[in-house]
Amino acid sequence: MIVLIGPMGAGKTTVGRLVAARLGSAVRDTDHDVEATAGRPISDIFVEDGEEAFRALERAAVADALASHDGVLTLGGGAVLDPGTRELLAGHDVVFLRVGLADAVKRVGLGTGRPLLLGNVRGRIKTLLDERTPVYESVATLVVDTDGRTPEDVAGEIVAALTRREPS
Ligand SMILES: Nc1ncnc2c1ncn2[C@@H]1O[C@H](COP(=O)(O)OP(=O)(O)O)[C@@H](O)[C@H]1O
Ligand SMILES: O=C(O)C1=C[C@@H](OP(=O)(O)O)[C@@H](O)[C@H](O)C1
Ligand SMILES: [Mg+2]
Repeated sequence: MIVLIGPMGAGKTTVGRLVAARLGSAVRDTDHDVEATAGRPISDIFVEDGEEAFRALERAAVADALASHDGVLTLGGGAVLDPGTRELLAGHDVVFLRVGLADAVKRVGLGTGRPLLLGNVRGRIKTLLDERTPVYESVATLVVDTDGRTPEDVAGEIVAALTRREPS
Protein backbone atom coordinates (compact mmCIF):
# COMPACT_ATOMS: atom_id res chain seq x y z
CA MET A 1 0.00 0.00 0.00
CA ILE A 2 1.08 3.57 -0.70
CA VAL A 3 0.01 5.71 2.25
CA LEU A 4 0.04 9.52 2.16
CA ILE A 5 0.55 11.41 5.41
CA GLY A 6 1.22 15.06 6.27
CA PRO A 7 -0.48 18.19 7.59
CA MET A 8 -3.86 19.56 6.63
CA GLY A 9 -3.45 21.29 3.28
CA ALA A 10 -0.47 19.18 2.20
CA GLY A 11 -2.67 17.83 -0.59
CA LYS A 12 -2.96 14.21 0.56
CA THR A 13 -6.52 13.67 -0.65
CA THR A 14 -5.93 15.46 -3.96
CA VAL A 15 -2.52 13.96 -4.74
CA GLY A 16 -3.61 10.49 -3.63
CA ARG A 17 -6.29 10.43 -6.30
CA LEU A 18 -3.75 11.45 -8.94
CA VAL A 19 -1.20 8.84 -7.84
CA ALA A 20 -3.85 6.13 -7.96
CA ALA A 21 -5.00 7.24 -11.41
CA ARG A 22 -1.44 7.12 -12.72
CA LEU A 23 -0.88 3.66 -11.29
CA GLY A 24 -4.30 2.39 -12.36
CA SER A 25 -5.07 1.50 -8.76
CA ALA A 26 -7.83 2.32 -6.31
CA VAL A 27 -7.73 5.05 -3.67
CA ARG A 28 -9.30 5.34 -0.25
CA ASP A 29 -9.37 8.29 2.13
CA THR A 30 -9.82 7.64 5.85
CA ASP A 31 -11.75 10.90 6.42
CA HIS A 32 -14.23 9.79 3.80
CA ASP A 33 -14.49 6.31 5.34
CA VAL A 34 -14.97 7.70 8.86
CA GLU A 35 -17.77 9.99 7.66
CA ALA A 36 -19.43 7.10 5.84
CA THR A 37 -19.23 4.82 8.89
CA ALA A 38 -20.41 7.47 11.35
CA GLY A 39 -23.01 8.87 8.97
CA ARG A 40 -21.93 12.38 9.97
CA PRO A 41 -19.38 14.95 8.82
CA ILE A 42 -16.06 15.12 10.68
CA SER A 43 -16.91 18.52 12.13
CA ASP A 44 -20.03 17.02 13.79
CA ILE A 45 -18.05 14.07 15.18
CA PHE A 46 -15.56 16.48 16.79
CA VAL A 47 -18.30 18.68 18.26
CA GLU A 48 -20.59 15.89 19.45
CA ASP A 49 -18.13 13.16 20.51
CA GLY A 50 -14.71 14.85 20.75
CA GLU A 51 -11.31 14.31 19.15
CA GLU A 52 -10.57 11.07 21.03
CA ALA A 53 -13.68 9.42 19.59
CA PHE A 54 -12.68 10.64 16.12
CA ARG A 55 -9.17 9.13 16.51
CA ALA A 56 -10.67 5.76 17.45
CA LEU A 57 -12.87 5.80 14.33
CA GLU A 58 -9.85 6.87 12.30
CA ARG A 59 -7.70 4.03 13.65
CA ALA A 60 -10.44 1.55 12.73
CA ALA A 61 -10.68 3.07 9.25
CA VAL A 62 -6.92 2.72 8.72
CA ALA A 63 -6.96 -0.89 9.94
CA ASP A 64 -9.90 -1.76 7.70
CA ALA A 65 -8.35 -0.10 4.64
CA LEU A 66 -4.98 -1.78 5.14
CA ALA A 67 -6.68 -5.16 5.51
CA SER A 68 -9.17 -4.92 2.66
CA HIS A 69 -7.75 -2.51 0.10
CA ASP A 70 -4.71 -2.47 -2.15
CA GLY A 71 -3.49 0.71 -3.84
CA VAL A 72 -3.34 4.20 -2.36
CA LEU A 73 -4.58 5.25 1.09
CA THR A 74 -4.75 8.89 2.16
CA LEU A 75 -4.92 9.65 5.89
CA GLY A 76 -6.17 12.65 7.83
CA GLY A 77 -3.41 14.93 9.10
CA GLY A 78 -3.61 13.73 12.71
CA ALA A 79 -3.93 10.00 12.10
CA VAL A 80 -0.27 9.26 12.81
CA LEU A 81 -0.56 10.78 16.30
CA ASP A 82 -2.19 7.53 17.34
CA PRO A 83 0.43 4.91 18.29
CA GLY A 84 -1.85 2.09 17.14
CA THR A 85 -2.20 3.72 13.73
CA ARG A 86 1.58 4.18 13.49
CA GLU A 87 2.12 0.48 14.18
CA LEU A 88 -0.33 -0.45 11.43
CA LEU A 89 1.75 1.51 8.90
CA ALA A 90 4.94 -0.50 9.42
CA GLY A 91 6.02 -2.25 6.24
CA HIS A 92 4.07 0.04 3.89
CA ASP A 93 5.30 2.84 1.60
CA VAL A 94 4.54 5.91 3.70
CA VAL A 95 4.90 9.23 1.86
CA PHE A 96 5.13 12.43 3.91
CA LEU A 97 3.82 15.36 1.85
CA ARG A 98 5.60 18.36 3.32
CA VAL A 99 3.99 21.81 3.24
CA GLY A 100 5.04 25.12 4.76
CA LEU A 101 2.80 27.43 6.76
CA ALA A 102 2.01 29.87 3.94
CA ASP A 103 0.96 27.28 1.37
CA ALA A 104 -1.02 25.27 3.94
CA VAL A 105 -2.98 28.36 4.98
CA LYS A 106 -3.71 29.26 1.36
CA ARG A 107 -4.90 25.75 0.56
CA VAL A 108 -7.23 25.14 3.51
CA GLY A 109 -8.86 28.54 3.06
CA LEU A 110 -11.57 29.51 5.48
CA GLY A 111 -13.63 26.35 5.20
CA THR A 112 -15.30 24.93 8.31
CA GLY A 113 -14.67 21.29 7.42
CA ARG A 114 -11.48 21.07 9.51
CA PRO A 115 -12.56 21.59 13.13
CA LEU A 116 -9.02 21.77 14.52
CA LEU A 117 -8.41 24.99 12.56
CA LEU A 118 -11.40 26.95 13.78
CA GLY A 119 -10.65 30.35 15.29
CA ASN A 120 -7.15 31.18 14.10
CA VAL A 121 -6.24 29.17 11.03
CA ARG A 122 -2.67 30.44 10.71
CA GLY A 123 -1.88 30.05 14.41
CA ARG A 124 -3.43 26.59 14.62
CA ILE A 125 -1.56 25.36 11.53
CA LYS A 126 1.74 26.71 12.88
CA THR A 127 1.25 24.90 16.20
CA LEU A 128 0.26 21.66 14.49
CA LEU A 129 3.22 21.84 12.06
CA ASP A 130 5.63 22.35 14.97
CA GLU A 131 4.14 19.53 17.04
CA ARG A 132 3.63 16.98 14.30
CA THR A 133 6.53 17.35 11.87
CA PRO A 134 8.81 15.06 13.93
CA VAL A 135 6.07 12.41 13.97
CA TYR A 136 5.60 12.60 10.18
CA GLU A 137 9.36 12.33 9.68
CA SER A 138 9.63 9.31 11.98
CA VAL A 139 6.92 7.37 10.12
CA ALA A 140 7.81 8.32 6.53
CA THR A 141 9.72 6.15 4.09
CA LEU A 142 9.68 8.96 1.46
CA VAL A 143 9.42 12.74 1.89
CA VAL A 144 8.11 14.97 -0.92
CA ASP A 145 7.97 18.78 -0.83
CA THR A 146 4.77 20.38 -2.13
CA ASP A 147 5.30 24.15 -1.68
CA GLY A 148 4.78 26.04 -4.92
CA ARG A 149 4.09 22.84 -6.87
CA THR A 150 0.99 21.55 -8.59
CA PRO A 151 -0.70 18.36 -7.39
CA GLU A 152 0.18 16.75 -10.75
CA ASP A 153 3.86 17.52 -10.26
CA VAL A 154 3.83 16.11 -6.72
CA ALA A 155 2.01 12.96 -7.87
CA GLY A 156 4.56 12.51 -10.65
CA GLU A 157 7.45 12.64 -8.21
CA ILE A 158 5.84 10.03 -5.95
CA VAL A 159 5.16 7.63 -8.81
CA ALA A 160 8.66 8.09 -10.19
CA ALA A 161 10.31 7.51 -6.81
CA LEU A 162 8.29 4.40 -5.98
CA THR A 163 8.52 2.95 -9.48
CA ARG A 164 12.29 3.42 -9.51
CA ARG A 165 12.58 1.58 -6.23
CA GLU A 166 10.01 -1.13 -6.87
CA PRO A 167 9.70 -1.85 -10.60
CA SER A 168 6.50 -3.76 -11.30
N1 LIG B 1 0.11 21.24 -4.63
C1 LIG B 1 -1.02 21.98 -4.48
N2 LIG B 1 -1.03 23.25 -4.91
C2 LIG B 1 -2.13 24.01 -4.77
N3 LIG B 1 -3.27 23.60 -4.21
C3 LIG B 1 -3.33 22.35 -3.77
C4 LIG B 1 -2.22 21.46 -3.87
N4 LIG B 1 -2.55 20.28 -3.34
C5 LIG B 1 -3.83 20.43 -2.92
N5 LIG B 1 -4.30 21.64 -3.19
C6 LIG B 1 -5.64 22.20 -2.85
O1 LIG B 1 -5.61 22.42 -1.44
C7 LIG B 1 -6.85 22.04 -0.86
C8 LIG B 1 -6.59 20.98 0.21
O2 LIG B 1 -6.13 19.80 -0.43
P1 LIG B 1 -6.40 18.35 0.19
O3 LIG B 1 -6.02 17.35 -0.85
O4 LIG B 1 -7.78 18.29 0.76
O5 LIG B 1 -5.32 18.34 1.38
P2 LIG B 1 -5.21 17.38 2.64
O6 LIG B 1 -6.00 16.14 2.33
O7 LIG B 1 -3.74 17.11 2.78
O8 LIG B 1 -5.75 18.19 3.80
C9 LIG B 1 -7.74 21.57 -2.02
O9 LIG B 1 -8.55 22.65 -2.38
C10 LIG B 1 -6.76 21.21 -3.11
O10 LIG B 1 -7.32 21.43 -4.39
O1 LIG C 1 -4.88 17.17 11.17
C1 LIG C 1 -5.93 16.72 11.72
O2 LIG C 1 -5.95 16.40 12.94
C2 LIG C 1 -7.15 16.53 10.90
C3 LIG C 1 -7.03 16.53 9.52
C4 LIG C 1 -8.19 16.38 8.62
O3 LIG C 1 -7.81 15.73 7.40
P1 LIG C 1 -6.87 16.41 6.26
O4 LIG C 1 -5.44 16.37 6.75
O5 LIG C 1 -7.08 15.53 5.07
O6 LIG C 1 -7.37 17.79 6.06
C5 LIG C 1 -9.30 15.59 9.31
O7 LIG C 1 -8.87 14.25 9.52
C6 LIG C 1 -9.65 16.21 10.64
O8 LIG C 1 -10.21 17.48 10.40
C7 LIG C 1 -8.45 16.31 11.59
MG1 LIG D 1 -7.51 15.01 3.18
